[in-house]
Amino acid sequence: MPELSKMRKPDVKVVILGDMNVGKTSLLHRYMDRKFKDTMSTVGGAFFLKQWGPYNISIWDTAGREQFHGLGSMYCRGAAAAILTYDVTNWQSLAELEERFLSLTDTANNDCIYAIVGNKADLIDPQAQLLANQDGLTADWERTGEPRVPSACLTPPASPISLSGVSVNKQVSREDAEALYGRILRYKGLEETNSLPADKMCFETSAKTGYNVDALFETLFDMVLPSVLKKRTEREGSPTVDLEECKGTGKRARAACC
Ligand SMILES: Nc1nc2c(ncn2[C@@H]2O[C@H](COP(=O)(O)OP(=O)(O)OP(=O)(O)O)[C@@H](O)[C@H]2O)c(=O)[nH]1
Ligand SMILES: [Mg+2]
Repeated sequence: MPELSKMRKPDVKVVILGDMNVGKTSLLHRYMDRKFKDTMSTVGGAFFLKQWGPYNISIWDTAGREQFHGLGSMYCRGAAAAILTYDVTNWQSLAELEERFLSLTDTANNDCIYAIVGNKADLIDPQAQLLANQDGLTADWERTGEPRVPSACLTPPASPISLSGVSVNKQVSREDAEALYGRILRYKGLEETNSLPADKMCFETSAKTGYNVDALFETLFDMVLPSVLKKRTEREGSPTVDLEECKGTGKRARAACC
């Protein structure tokens, strides 16, 4: 854990939300620690600190369990980006984003950006399975030999594909995720034509293999820079900040977690 006395105040806040077990904490471990680790279901929340060029970004991990729902709005307060995470093999986890988690983002910044992230892509996409099994750690479905099967599925799942000897139906299509993104924009009262496009804001990732994980976080960090600069300008009263200063200079920093 870094020395708290030496930590600078974060310039911007990113929050990760979604149902329990979708892999929020695993995504953060994969990005910050470059590892897929065993996790415990998150209690309350935890934050990681990421240095991105000259800026500090706090990334808040939240608990998906219903009992911690009341804390969600607090974790979203002042967020510049919200990562709404579902499990690609679990249709209900996508539905929960709209039913349970979207309203928590009412406390986020007015210009907050939203990413919809389908995690566990290694279970349905051969490309995302590349690199699997390298850390010698196993995911929940591997321990039991059974993938999680959702109770509800509105769109017919694609044909089963076999990965590592386990047949898994893809339960959530990219189109479902992009349609949700459109509904989020409408909920926020935003025009699609003036907003970031769905195909840029919907990701499929695998915390297990690392597939698309860096792309997710680093795309978002670049997108929140205007928000960082606005905050800095407001705080310091200096209108001249060089946007180029921080482009592509993101260095991997150790995670801070509490
Ligand atoms: N196959 C596979 N399993 C994953 C992936 N990400 C997470 N898991 C597994 O899913 C389970 C839940 O992961 P967590 O990261 O703890 O989930 P969470 O969303 O943080 O859950 P809560 O803290 O309870 O809200 C663990 O058993 C992980 O090993 C992934 O990309 N692929
Ligand atoms: Mg967690």
